[in-house]
Amino acid sequence: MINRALSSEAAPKGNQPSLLSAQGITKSFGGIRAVQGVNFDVAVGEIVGLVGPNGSGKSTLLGCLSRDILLDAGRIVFDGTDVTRLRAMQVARNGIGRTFQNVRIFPELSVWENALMGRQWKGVGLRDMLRPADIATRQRAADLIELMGFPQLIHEYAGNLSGGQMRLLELVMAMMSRPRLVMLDEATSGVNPTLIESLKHYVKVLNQEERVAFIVVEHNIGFIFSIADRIVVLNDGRLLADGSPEQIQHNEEVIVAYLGA
Ligand SMILES: Nc1ncnc2c1ncn2[C@@H]1O[C@H](COP(=O)(O)OP(=O)(O)OP(=O)(O)O)[C@@H](O)[C@H]1O
Repeated sequence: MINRALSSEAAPKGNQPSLLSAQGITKSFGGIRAVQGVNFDVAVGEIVGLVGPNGSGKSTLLGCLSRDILLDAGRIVFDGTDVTRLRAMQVARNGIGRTFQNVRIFPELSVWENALMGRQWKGVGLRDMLRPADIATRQRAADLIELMGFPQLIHEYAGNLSGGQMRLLELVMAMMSRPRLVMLDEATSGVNPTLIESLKHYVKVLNQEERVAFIVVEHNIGFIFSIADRIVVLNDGRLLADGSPEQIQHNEEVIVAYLGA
């Protein structure tokens, strides 16, 4: 059972061991240098915001880290294992989950069936996916659906959910394999303010209860500043700044390139 309440005593995050370490990540599409030599780290249990102007390379960097995009150069170590050459499914099995800018759920399946589809990230093959899930898996799905606040929609077709509920369901699916790191790509896009608050709460609960680290790619700066322990700013495919929300807020280069006047 996942405790929905936030503890007033969050675990300290300073000096946590490294969970993800990416060095020199580089990716071009034809002549477009989307990401150029970016170094990027996430500590155990850390929430890192990844921001920058449109086209600055955020989604490409995320895709490189989750191995959905083949990188041109660079090295990625996750939890002590070099995952640079692994395929996306293998990386997921190692403990990285993600959601996508364009939600990837199965609209013709129910909320419950979608949650169980999250097992795919644990490397469960198609044949096993068609078999009934074991008790522990069913309990995990029920707990996550309960946590995200829509147990009453458990038998609803996922295609009938609101945009915000779909994004929460995608998070349920990503959490099914008990990842140590989850990447959220534009998770607040098209989501109403109430559900954005819910999303923020659930991310914090999962972070606190299961020590899940998050990389949060966002244009919603208010969301990032209210949730991130650290913020990384990209500009034109390069790392512009990396620091605490306080440092980023007052960084002149970031203000000029991204936060604006
Ligand atoms: N599959 C692709 N083929 C060609 N160019 C691409 C591809 N994906 C991204 N790009 C280009 O790479 C650059 C970085 O794009 P990316 O989507 O990573 O930026 P972003 O910061 O996530 O942007 P946004 O905030 O608008 O989502 C852009 O110039 C984009 O047009």
